[in-house]
Amino acid sequence: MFYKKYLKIKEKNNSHVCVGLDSDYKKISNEEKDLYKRIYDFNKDIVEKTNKHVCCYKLNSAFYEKAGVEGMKAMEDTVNYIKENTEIPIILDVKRSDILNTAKAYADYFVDKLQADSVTLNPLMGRDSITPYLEKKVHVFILVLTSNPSASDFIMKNDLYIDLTNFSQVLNKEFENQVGIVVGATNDKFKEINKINENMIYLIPGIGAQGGDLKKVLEQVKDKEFVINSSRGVIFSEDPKKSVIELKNNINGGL
Ligand SMILES: O=C(O)c1cc(=O)[nH]c(=O)n1[C@@H]1O[C@H](COP(=O)(O)O)[C@@H](O)[C@H]1O
Repeated sequence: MFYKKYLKIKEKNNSHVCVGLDSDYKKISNEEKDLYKRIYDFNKDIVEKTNKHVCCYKLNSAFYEKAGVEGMKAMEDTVNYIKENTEIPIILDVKRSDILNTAKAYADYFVDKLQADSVTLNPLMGRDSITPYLEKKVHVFILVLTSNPSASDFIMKNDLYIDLTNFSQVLNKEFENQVGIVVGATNDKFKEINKINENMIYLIPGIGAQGGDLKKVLEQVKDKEFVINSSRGVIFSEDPKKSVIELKNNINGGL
């Protein structure tokens, strides 16, 4: 479902932008004391301002979990709000895989209850930590090459990112286009990954605050399907709508 929704809204909004609703309540400047309302109203405002210019929203659960029960409720209601008021697909950025039985429990929540269109997953535990999601017919984004400096500890060593791309590609064939891959904007390995990646969509975080070079990334991915995520650079900017339009135009201008 994610992929179809993405293709449709990408055309309609002419956009490759994924806005990251990393809504850290400590950075939200409204004076609302009720944490739930503070986060939910902030998100609603961002969605109202940006929904004509994005192709997906990504909610990183860390920023909701840190606010406890009220944060989780704000995450659930934000998902519902986006679903009820827009056609924009939602990625839940949870990076959670586990032994089969536990992965099933996570999938019960993120897919059955929250109705995510896609979920980010860490592939370290292998196939049976991912398939409970795929069997529920949900799309997943598998971490292949992360944007953080410490990606050099494992992922960049012994070309692990190549193995992870192959692993994802095999799953994508088996589960008919339910798999995408996360590759950070801060690396220069897209060309190598492109050789293996037949038709998986890229989720590309790491521009803006993390220093990824948009122009360089675009040169390497323009022949693939891709979404570029920006979180802090949009939601905590002075004018989120202006920031999204600027990013959308910069991307489209670089293609
Ligand atoms: O899976 C992700 O989305 C992700 C993978 C990665 O390698 N690097 C990365 O930054 N992310 C997420 O993308 C978002 C980036 O946020 P900003 O740096 O504020 O744009 C955060 O939610 C990160 O957790």
